[in-house]
Amino acid sequence: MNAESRARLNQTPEWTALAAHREQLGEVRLRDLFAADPTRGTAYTLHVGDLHIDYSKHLVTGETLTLLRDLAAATDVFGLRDAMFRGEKINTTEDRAVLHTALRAPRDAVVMVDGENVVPAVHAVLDRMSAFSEKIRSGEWTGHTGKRIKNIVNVGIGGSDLGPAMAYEALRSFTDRDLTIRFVSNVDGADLHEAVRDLDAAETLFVIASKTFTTIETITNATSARDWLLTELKAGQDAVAQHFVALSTNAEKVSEFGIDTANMFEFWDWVGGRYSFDSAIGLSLMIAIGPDRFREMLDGFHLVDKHFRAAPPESNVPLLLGLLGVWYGNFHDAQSHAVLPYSHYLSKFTAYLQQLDMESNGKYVDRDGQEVDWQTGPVVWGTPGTNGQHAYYQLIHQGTKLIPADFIGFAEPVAGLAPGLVAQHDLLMANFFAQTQALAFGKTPDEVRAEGVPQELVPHKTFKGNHPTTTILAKELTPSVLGQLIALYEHKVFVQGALWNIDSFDQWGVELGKVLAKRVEPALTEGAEVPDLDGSTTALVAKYRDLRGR
Ligand SMILES: O=P(O)(O)OC[C@H]1O[C@H](O)[C@H](O)[C@@H](O)[C@@H]1O
Repeated sequence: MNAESRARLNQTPEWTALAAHREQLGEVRLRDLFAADPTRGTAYTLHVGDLHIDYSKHLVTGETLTLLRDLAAATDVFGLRDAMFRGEKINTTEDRAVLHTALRAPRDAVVMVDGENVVPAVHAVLDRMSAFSEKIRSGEWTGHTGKRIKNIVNVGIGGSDLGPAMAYEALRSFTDRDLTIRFVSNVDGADLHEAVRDLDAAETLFVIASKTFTTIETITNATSARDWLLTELKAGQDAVAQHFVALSTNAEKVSEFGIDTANMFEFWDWVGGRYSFDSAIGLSLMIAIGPDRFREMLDGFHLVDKHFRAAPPESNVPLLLGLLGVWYGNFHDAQSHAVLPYSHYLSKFTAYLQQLDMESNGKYVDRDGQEVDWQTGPVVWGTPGTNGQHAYYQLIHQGTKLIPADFIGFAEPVAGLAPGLVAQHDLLMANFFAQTQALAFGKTPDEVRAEGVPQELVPHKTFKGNHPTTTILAKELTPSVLGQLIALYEHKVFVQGALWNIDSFDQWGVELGKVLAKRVEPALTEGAEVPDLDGSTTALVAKYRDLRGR
């Protein structure tokens, strides 16, 4: 769509109507909204798959939601959604289709890209991954010396690390405890060092995950891993085949590196890096949880895909979550969004979402290359909630910033806990419910005074409340539920990018730093000429060389 055919977002009547509505609502109080509508706690809920979504504690009325949906209609969010599912090249700056949804399509589905149905190829790779995973899990695949593989080290970064690393943590209770699974991403040599120092090379498989197979951090770590392996095994290049597999779109680079393409699991350029962990990039996870559970996870993704595609606007959960983010970011000047899981197993979930959301929607120009004059993606942050309560929740409760937050919790503890630990689950969840209650309704000065608090402390002990939250509750954290959760956030991010008219599927903003690192690196070596850097960087490089005695 070009600039002429689409009005500037903030000049549309729908945007103006929302701005006027925001003025008119003023400082709407959640206490008042609940008092006015006793059914709000059940009426403002939606379901998708196993997920129960409560959005009653948001600073919205029925009219707000209608106006937000009008904005989504005016910006044709669903039109772009349909184009994505049809395989159109909606990633315009890279001229690519965006089809992570095809990765979890059932075997008999048809998804066309450039005149070809891609679903058979997706399932062919899944079948190869399954067969390979089973060989590792059963011990049929052995290392160069004939020993069974017991350790898997995934080497990748960004989308080739965060997804599988997060999902491995999330589904730890479903993993095969006999296998050690580690993730190496940082080019800091300490990462690989710590990952392999207690491993027997003869029992170790390296999974080199890189869509492009050119990412400097990954190729450097993979090269060091190969050196470590060959040194430890006192073996030659022929040992590589049993100890290295590649996950990539780039067969040429894989074979240049020395990995037999027979040991490569393929995916395609219509899978974005941050949308890739249900592709071959999930191999380490599949080895850990087994192919059946991996497929259950894909079915969970697919369930939410179908919902996003078919549910009407009033009950479409990704649409709702996307629009709530727009409401706060664009009409309340909220800068950030907290995601606070009440599950130890989701400890890496927010880090994963940071790439998904911030790399997708951290854009300052629209699809036509024009600078936007509205806010785009929020700063996404958070850690498991209970730990956060004793650290940064103070600022959410009593600070000066508006921080909308998602609370994610589960009715059941994971299987396998000792009875005493199972009993702790209610305490965890009591905190989960209490926090959103405290955030929404706070504590008035009168309530504080009624407790006999001296007047000078009353302001300190007052909670203004009115901090908006979404509660996402499910029975338990299963592979399917994890897939559902991730697809929900993927599509939420999609909704926002579509509405803001930005390309959520490129990431040009990561390139400049890579180019400059290449230029700076030679200057760090002893005796090297310092190239033409800016004043600050030249001084810092000189200081670095001085500290290192170069
Ligand atoms: O999978 P790779 O090609 O190695 O890319 C790894 C990551 O690096 C890039 O710089 C991008 O910012 C990410 O989107 C990507 O996931």
